[in-house]
Amino acid sequence: MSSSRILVLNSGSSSVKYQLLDMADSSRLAMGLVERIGEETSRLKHTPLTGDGAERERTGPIADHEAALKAVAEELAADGLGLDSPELAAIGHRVVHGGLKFTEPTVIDDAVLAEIERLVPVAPLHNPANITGIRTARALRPDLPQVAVFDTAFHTTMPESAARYAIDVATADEHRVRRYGFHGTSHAYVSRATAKLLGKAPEDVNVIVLHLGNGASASAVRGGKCVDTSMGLTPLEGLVMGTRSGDLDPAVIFHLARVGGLSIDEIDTLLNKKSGLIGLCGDNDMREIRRRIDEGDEQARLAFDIYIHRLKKYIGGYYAVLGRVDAIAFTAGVGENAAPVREAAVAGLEELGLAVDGDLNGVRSDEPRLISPEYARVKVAVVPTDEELEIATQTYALAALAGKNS
Ligand SMILES: Nc1ncnc2c1ncn2[C@@H]1O[C@H](COP(=O)(O)OP(=O)(O)O)[C@@H](O)[C@H]1O
Ligand SMILES: CC(=O)OP(=O)(O)O
Ligand SMILES: [Mg+2]
Repeated sequence: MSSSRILVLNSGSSSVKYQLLDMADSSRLAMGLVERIGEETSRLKHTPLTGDGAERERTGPIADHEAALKAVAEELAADGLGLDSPELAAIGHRVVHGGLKFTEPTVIDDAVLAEIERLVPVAPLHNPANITGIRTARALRPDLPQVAVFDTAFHTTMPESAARYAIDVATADEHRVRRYGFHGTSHAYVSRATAKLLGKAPEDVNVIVLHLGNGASASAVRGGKCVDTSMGLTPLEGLVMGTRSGDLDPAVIFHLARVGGLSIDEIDTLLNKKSGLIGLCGDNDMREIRRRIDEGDEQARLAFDIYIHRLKKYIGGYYAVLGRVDAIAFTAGVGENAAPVREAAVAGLEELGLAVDGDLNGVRSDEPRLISPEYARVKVAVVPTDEELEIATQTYALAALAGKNS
């Protein structure tokens, strides 16, 4: 394989994030985002990173993921980086749900695609978009290896005691109801980067990773392997998120159906899209919530407090699961940028050896860094995640192998 370029596609329910990387030196050639797919106000933002090309924007309706990918292909072609380029070695796809079968990145053939389709009922917001991304990319470049990198893969090391729900075993097994966990590419990347920051090998380090984006999840990583994570059968369980409720008493669902008269689909939409921060205060962007708090807005304050309370419960819980914790790592949009979230999440945990230094916490940087004071027994770190680089790295390795074997 002489070519070394990898296109990474991260298709979300209403968005596509993409990056073109050259794995010869892990440099980025272009990146972008298509948002609000299926709405009248779709937007494509394309950033060429070679030469002096400026950022470009397209607005107006983009009907579906297929149209979105075709628009992305056009933007790349306009920079001389089109999908028809012989330099392109492979396309890497983030696939959210890989069930139990996929524990490693996988070259996509018809059987793999069929298995990803079979998992749609347990990732209804995510897998359909991933599938369209794969189909469209395959149609554009049928000759290239297409690689799936699964959000669930890193979590397949969870012991049964963490992965099983306490429900009837036969029913659970029949319907494959268990905890799978998500954001695994990020948890794997960040736990490794945290070990590096501490100057240790991943095998020697226990880390709690807090991936706080729009979707949010925590994981307990012992010696480089995931032993527990907060998302479950679907990405709805666990932390309070931008629009998802996270943990609740399952009887809330029966109550809303029987007493509230809501349909199952309405409850699904309520918990996935109208809950979490947006449900609590009408905003899901932590910047806006902090701004409102600074103006004395009580509703925003309560939403923030509920978010932090849940986060603290997971920090404490995973501390107990791991027994010894070397570091806590904050990552993703909120974790990397929101100093008040980091400060509040760790406040009062000095007895556990945890503390945040106010000055270090206030520093803005794109580099992995420690924000705990020298004396803290457990280090607190901010470690920017890079799911696209991780997907590209894994895709490139697998494509090279596939090339050798063909
Ligand atoms: N400067 C910032 N301060 C506080 N929060 C931020 C900042 N920048 C981004 N965020 C938060 O990060 C979120 C997006 O995180 P991201 O990891 O990109 O999410 P996703 O990949 O799930 O779309 C935004 O909704 C916002 O709440
Ligand atoms: C699995 C998941 O929640 O992904 P995202 O954060 O991209 O929505
Ligand atoms: Mg994300």
